[in-house]
Amino acid sequence: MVMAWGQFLDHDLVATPVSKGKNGASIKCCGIEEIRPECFPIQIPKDDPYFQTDCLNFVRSAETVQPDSSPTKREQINQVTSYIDASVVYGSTKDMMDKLRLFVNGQLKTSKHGLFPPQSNDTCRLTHGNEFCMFAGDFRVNVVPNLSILHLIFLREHNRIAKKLATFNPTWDDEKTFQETRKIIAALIQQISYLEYLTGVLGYKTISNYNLHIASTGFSNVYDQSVDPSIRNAFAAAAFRFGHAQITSSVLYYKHDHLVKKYNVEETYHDPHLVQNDNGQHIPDLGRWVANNASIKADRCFVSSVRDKLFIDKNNNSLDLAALNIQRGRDHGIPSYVKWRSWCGLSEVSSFDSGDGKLVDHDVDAISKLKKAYAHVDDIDLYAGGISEKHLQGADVGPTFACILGRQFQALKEGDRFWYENKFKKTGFSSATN
Ligand code: HEM
Ligand SMILES: [Ca+2]
Repeated sequence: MVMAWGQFLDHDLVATPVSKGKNGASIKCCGIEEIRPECFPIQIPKDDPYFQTDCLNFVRSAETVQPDSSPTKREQINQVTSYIDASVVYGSTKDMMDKLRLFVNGQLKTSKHGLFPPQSNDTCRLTHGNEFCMFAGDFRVNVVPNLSILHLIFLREHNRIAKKLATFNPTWDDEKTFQETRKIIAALIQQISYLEYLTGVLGYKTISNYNLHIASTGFSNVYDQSVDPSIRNAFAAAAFRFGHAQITSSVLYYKHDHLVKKYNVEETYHDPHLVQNDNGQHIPDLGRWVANNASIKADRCFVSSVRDKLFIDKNNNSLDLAALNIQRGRDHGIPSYVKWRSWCGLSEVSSFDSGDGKLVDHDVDAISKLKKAYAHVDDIDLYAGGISEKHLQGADVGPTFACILGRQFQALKEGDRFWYENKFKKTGFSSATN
């Protein structure tokens, strides 16, 4: 569940678009004669244990356009709301939200068997007749079954709560019922994220260092209008991708008769089949798996399903997620691991394994691997240095990622006027609901 929640939460916070070709076409960066400026392909070494080609496709993130077209440093775009506001459920624009709403009794649209509404069939990978690409508040809903299931739980939870509210409040119109339900759903996602997810990921010490506590009852006016709640580049391009190392290699149906059916993650990419199979009858089986599945340790090892076979196609073309993460950091110009340590107030690093400035948060094995990959400690990419740190006590990350994550989640809480614990008459909850 920890991995699944991390991905769901990540999609509420950030979506960085990549550059596109003519009419929005995807850009190919391998096997082309002239390298395009949007391309930054990864060279694969000859002795790679899996890939037999020499080029891994990589398209640079789209850059912002300055209003006066003046040359400036390249910046990237976030196309969703950075606030934890359930944009995964409702979209990030009114236009999108209107497409998802039924406009009756505060309900969201569903399709037969309580499934998602459909969207254009070229937005996912259909392998079985009568199935359709699913439509939700975030366009990545079809990527993997654990993510689709969390989307579906909140879609159904919205409709369940809206139905109850409409019954208790017969004078409310569709708009009032919808908005009140939406407020509850966003609050649930905020509360689960801080109370259950972050406490496990960051450990109690970091929770307390960055004021990420959640009180079990009552209000807490944490809002500070001087805090910028937007997503930091190093958070999205590196630190919050620690969850990629928690991905397991299988997707399971845990049936109520205790039988287990197993699929490889790579069979499920972008394919809605496991959700829609037998008219959605196996949704509880997937839910039981997501709820019970222990994520694996977020260390420097990644399962082959994402390291070798990410988004594998019929021609066996695939990607390597760990390599994409490192390259994305370089694409965005993220400063190196040692620079982030000093930003976090951690001990300075000037050598791999000797003297006062040695790597103190890595074990011997990780140090020897970093030494092999980098000529100097100053060259260590943030992702590589951060993911291979020893974890803080009771946490799933080491001190550098804990600091970047801690500061970001503090800004997301303190910079949010709609944070659910705030006691603001117009936007907050009443004492009875808090
Ligand atoms: C099976 C599960 C997952 C798959 C297949 C997956 C796949 C991907 C892919 C392909 C990217 C874009 C890589 C690039 O080109 O830069 C990405 C980005 C990202 N992922 Fe995951 N991911 C998964 C789970 C997670 C989890 C568990 C977390 C966090 C706990 C996470 C956090 C992120 C973040 C923060 C980004 C950057 C988003 C952006 O800036 O648009 N992902 N993921
Ligand atoms: Ca959001």
